[in-house]
Amino acid sequence: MGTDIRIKICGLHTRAAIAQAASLGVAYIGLVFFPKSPRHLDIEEARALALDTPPGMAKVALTVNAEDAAIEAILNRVPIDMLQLHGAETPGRVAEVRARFGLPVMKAVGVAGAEDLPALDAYARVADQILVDAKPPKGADLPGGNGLAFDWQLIAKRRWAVPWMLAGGLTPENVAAAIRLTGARQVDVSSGVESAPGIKDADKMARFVAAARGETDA
Ligand SMILES: O=C(O)c1ccccc1N[C@@H]1O[C@H](COP(=O)(O)O)[C@@H](O)[C@H]1O
Repeated sequence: MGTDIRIKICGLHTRAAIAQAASLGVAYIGLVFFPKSPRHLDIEEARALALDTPPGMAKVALTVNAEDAAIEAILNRVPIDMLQLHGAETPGRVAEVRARFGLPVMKAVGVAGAEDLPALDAYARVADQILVDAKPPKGADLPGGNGLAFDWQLIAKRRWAVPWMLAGGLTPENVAAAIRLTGARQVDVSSGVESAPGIKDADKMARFVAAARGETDA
């Protein structure tokens, strides 16, 4: 562990939460463009937040099965550093988005069992990063952001040819164990640092970052 762990906090939608993320030394912030999510931002809200974001944190746009026109509409107004594709985008679609928009693409891949692992290899061949997340429950409204963890043992010490991030049900209480077990060098959290869906909690954010860096006893 240590301060070289790179942390992404997703679903931020206030200036205060973004300022706190910056003061904690978070590496990435996620802006959610998915109307069913309690963390959804419209384009003008996202623009205002992104323009106000202190330098040094990568601004990641999270979309779900978005068409080119929807991605273009975001990028025309919001200064974005990376695209996070969190739907059922195929490897071909990931390659297409990457080529068309000229931004690094992180593809989220849901894991519930060993049968899901080959997809990680397939996406690692076309994406700039992969995000290893829990597979959502059948019929869930959201393909991510459900606060659900998967069995980390499935990917313990696995490596891919591109950088990867661990996500899914991480909290201040479990992130240190998740890092120890999987060897992740990057972690992503959304609901685990909230007091209610979509409401980020300053104390949980601070405790999450400290725990991920191994600064607490967890
Ligand atoms: O956060 C959301 O609302 C969201 C909506 C649609 C797709 C993904 C979403 N969040 C991503 O899900 C994972 C895990 O979140 P959690 O920590 O389990 O709540 C994370 O990568 C978020 O970026």
